Amino acid sequence: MILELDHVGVTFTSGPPWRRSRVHALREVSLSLAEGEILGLVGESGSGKTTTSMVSLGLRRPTSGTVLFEGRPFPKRRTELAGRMQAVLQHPQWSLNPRLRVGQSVAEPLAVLGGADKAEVGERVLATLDQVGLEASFAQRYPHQLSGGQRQRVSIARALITRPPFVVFDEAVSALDVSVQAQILNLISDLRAEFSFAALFISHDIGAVRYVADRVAVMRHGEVVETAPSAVFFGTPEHEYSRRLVEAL
Ligand SMILES: Nc1ncnc2c1ncn2[C@@H]1O[C@H](COP(=O)(O)OP(=O)(O)OP(=O)(O)O)[C@@H](O)[C@H]1O
Repeated sequence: MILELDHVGVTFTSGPPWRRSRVHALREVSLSLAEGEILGLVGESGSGKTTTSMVSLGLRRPTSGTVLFEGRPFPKRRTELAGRMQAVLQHPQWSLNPRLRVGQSVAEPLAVLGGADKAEVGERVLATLDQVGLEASFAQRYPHQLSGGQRQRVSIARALITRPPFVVFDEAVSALDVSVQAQILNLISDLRAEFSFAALFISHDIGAVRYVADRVAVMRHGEVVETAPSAVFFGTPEHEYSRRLVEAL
């Protein structure tokens, strides 16, 4: 297993001690992700999808339960994970520095990893841009010179340049026009076939999840209410809430 969440709970506490409020963002969430598998995570706003992704990336420590990445707890030093997990977010501008040329942004994760000389890095950048359908000249451009779809292709190139075994796509197509969404979903499917990374594909759009995921997990109020292979889920969802989601599709 690439990732295992076992009875994970996350509680946020806010306010002063005399008026403490607690939000149980996750309750007893158990999920596992096999090598090369795409798990679609669906659920309405506030159901706990992003918190699940943060916990899965080791960016938030659970209040209870355990998380194993590649069979081990997260290392104390994050640098040990460099290049092994990446995230593609809803708005590419969240991961792309507007002052850096595309080529520099895409190269960055490789630079963090170290070990490659400048020429190698340059080659890898162009090869990766090509894999996401962008020609070499894009390396010289700035994010503001690109369309939304092109920017998301750049984010994907940046995420994949180190060949991570695990990628989180958090609402990665939600901000795009419908026709562009289809192109990016196709791209994600093709790239997974080529590089066989495992992914957590988070979306409130169950249609998008159907398109790319091997398995689906449905979240509601911080809990996973159903997990099933896509073929089973979209045929005969078990949980009442899942049935409503699928019927709405
Ligand atoms: N940093 C935080 N402090 C307090 N509460 C939080 C924090 N982050 C999330 N929450 C709460 O935890 C719950 C789950 O939020 P989360 O962002 O994981 O849901 P989500 O399914 O990703 O929703 P969305 O699609 O709107 O992003 C929500 O009730 C949210 O308000």
